[in-house]
Order: sequence, then C-alpha cells, then structure tokens
Amino acid sequence: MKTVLTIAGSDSSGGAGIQADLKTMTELGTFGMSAITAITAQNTCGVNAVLALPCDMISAQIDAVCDDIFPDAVKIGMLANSQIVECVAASIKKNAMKNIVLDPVMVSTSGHRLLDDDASDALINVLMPLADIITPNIPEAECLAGMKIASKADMIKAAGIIAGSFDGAVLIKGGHLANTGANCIEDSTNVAADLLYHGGQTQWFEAEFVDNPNTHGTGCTLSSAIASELAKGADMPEAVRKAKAYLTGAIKAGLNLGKGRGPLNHAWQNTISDC
Ligand SMILES: Nc1ncnc2c1ncn2[C@@H]1O[C@H](COP(=O)(O)OP(=O)(O)O)[C@@H](O)[C@H]1O
Ligand SMILES: Cc1ncc(COP(=O)(O)O)c(N)n1
Repeated sequence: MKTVLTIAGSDSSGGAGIQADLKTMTELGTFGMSAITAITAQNTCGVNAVLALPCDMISAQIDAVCDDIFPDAVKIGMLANSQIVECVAASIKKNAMKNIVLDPVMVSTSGHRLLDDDASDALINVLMPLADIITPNIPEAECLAGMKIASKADMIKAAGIIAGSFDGAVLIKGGHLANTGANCIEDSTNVAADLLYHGGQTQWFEAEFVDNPNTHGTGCTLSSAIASELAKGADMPEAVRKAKAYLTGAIKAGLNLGKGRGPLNHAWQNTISDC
C-alpha cells in the first residue's frame, strides 16, 4: 500500500487539518500518517485557541515516520510560525522526501490567522523551493504574488509570478472567486475553477459550484487528495483531476453537521454504492 504523511495542524472538530487529511488518504486507498505542528481548539463556527508545538517534537515525529515507513508523498498544511516553517523544511531536506504538496495555509475560512504574519518570507524562500506543487487559495495567492486577483486572467498572471520563484507546479484554487460572477464561463454556468500552472503550461480544472455552505476543510482535502494520487503514481495534471473529482463529490454529498460552516462527507463514495 502507498503511504502519505501529513504535516499539519489538528482540528478538534475533525473537518480540516490532520483529521481531514487522514480521512481523505484512507478514502483514496493510501495509508495516512501524521506529524502534528499545532493543536487548534476549533469547530464549524471558528478557531478558539491555537497551541504551536515545539520544533524538536515536530522534527521527531517526521523522523520517526521516515525512519520506519518512508512516505510516498507528503502533504504540508498549517505551520503556525516561521520557526516551524524552517524546521519542517530542514526535516524534508534531511529525509530527502519526495512528492511534496504544500498547502500554504494562512487564514482559516472563519477568519483566524493560522500562520504568523511574519512567516510568509520563510514560507516563500525556505519551504516553497522544496515543493512539487503549491496550492494557494485566492487570498494566499494574492499574498504570494503581491497582486490583487479578481478574475481568471488575474489568476493566470499570479500563477506565472508564483511559479517564477521555484521549480514546482502552482494550483490556484478559485473557490473564493466562484459565485462572484468573476469566473463564469460562456454558458453562464457557475463553476469552481482552479488553475494549474505546470511546466510552463496552464490548465483549468473546472467543477460544478455546489450550493452548499458546508465547505470547512476543502483546501486540506484537495491537497491531501493530490498527495494520495501522486503517491499512487499519477502525474501532476492527473493527480489534480482525480483530487478535484473526489473533493467535489465530498462537498456534494453534504453532512450538515455543526452550527457553522460544516465539514465534508469524506465517505461519499461508499454512501453512493450503499444506496
Ligand atoms: N461550493 C463549492 N463547490 C464546489 N467546489 C468548491 C466549492 N467551494 C470551494 N470549492 C473548491 O474547493 C477547493 C478549495 O477551495 P478554496 O475555497 O478555493 O480554497 P481554501 O479551502 O483553501 O480556502 C477548490 O478546488 C475549489 O474550487
Ligand atoms: C488545523 C487547520 N488547518 C487548516 C485549516 C484551514 O481550513 P479552512 O480553510 O477550511 O478553515 C483549519 N481551519 N485548521
């Protein structure tokens, strides 16, 4: 069985972070392992508290995994501060890890900062160069590219700027532009459109925009799904295509848990075949 390591924060409500990552990996037929960077007390309504773990404990988790079950792919999510960004980068180099998917988590959907303001430079200069793909959402891509993004044309320009600073692929997730009219295609169907910039080529990945407020953990799920597909041997465009199909199914299947922006239904493939 192929193995995937997630290096990310814990979400007590189970919708995002490590918990979403492990559910995704299991559903996609890979063996999920974890190195926890921070513990959050959060639910579907918001983040109440964050405890960043000490760097030596984070490195120790990564080393313990790599010394025994070397991962076929790695997903990196919430890193909390610049010290953690640096220690995760050092562990990745030391263990010569491959198939690195970096989700540059900065702010939760509920508006809570999950990465210190002053950690962006370390993320860009120290960690990004080690990634095979980076998966920013629109606000994260705006920060990384240093420009506002209000249209598909802006997404293409920003992806080129971000890709110019490292060798990997860039997937700008368009969820924050969907339903604003900015990314409507000609037939005016509203779509959740993500842009992959890979090897100098751009490619759109479009899926139905699901009218469902329960989207807590969509970014975590997509990046873990890409890591799982890379671990199983897909090339980058195929990994993104399969990951997006899994994500869209999980949003569509809906669970309606919690009082706020609820989690996805990770087991949607089983649910459908049970009916
Ligand atoms: N309501 C929705 N229906 C379908 N896909 C969605 C919806 N909301 C977000 N997505 C997709 O989920 C993924 C992550 O969403 P996005 O909101 O852009 O990033 P993040 O979760 O990191 O903020 C992207 O593939 C995006 O297109
Ligand atoms: C531990 C952790 N990691 C990542 C996210 C981002 O997920 P979302 O954008 O859905 O809030 C989160 N809320 N918590």
